[in-house]
Amino acid sequence: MKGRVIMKAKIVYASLTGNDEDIADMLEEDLQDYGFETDSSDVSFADASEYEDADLCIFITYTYGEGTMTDDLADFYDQLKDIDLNGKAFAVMGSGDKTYGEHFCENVFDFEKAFKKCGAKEITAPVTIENAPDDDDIALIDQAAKEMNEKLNG
Ligand SMILES: Cc1cc2nc3c(=O)[nH]c(=O)nc-3n(C[C@H](O)[C@H](O)[C@H](O)COP(=O)(O)O)c2cc1C
Repeated sequence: MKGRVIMKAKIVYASLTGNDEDIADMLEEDLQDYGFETDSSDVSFADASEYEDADLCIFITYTYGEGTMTDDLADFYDQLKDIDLNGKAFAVMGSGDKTYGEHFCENVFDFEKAFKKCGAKEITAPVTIENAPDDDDIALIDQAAKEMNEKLNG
């Protein structure tokens, strides 16, 4: 069998009540099934420079307080400003609550913009989920992983 390059996916997630951690776990499992080498960290213990070793950079986040970033998110957001992710793929996902109207999943979109500024190329559309992922949301996560696989390993 020809040696295939193993793609590395780095997942960073921000989760206080577990919804985004669940999303991160599901996506990580999917990517492992597709042969990615994965590494997943809670944002409080991660440094944005860890994306420099990855082919695929993933950020999964809550949104609290009408889009105002928690300290953990703001620190990571600032770190991203100093990182060059040219040549890498990125994807963002997250859980929010539609009762927050225009602020629904606002931090997901904040980070989408931040990754673009780092030079990374968006590989899948943002997946936004209402609170805990249900079966339809799980299908969206699976579909995103499938697209990531097709684009990077296909
Ligand atoms: C005080 C408070 C403020 C919130 N503000 C927002 C918000 O501005 N936008 C949003 O989409 N969701 C908001 N949410 C909903 C959470 O983002 C949502 O419950 C999410 O699933 C939490 O993710 P986690 O379980 O990973 O912490 C808020 C929830 C709480 C308790």
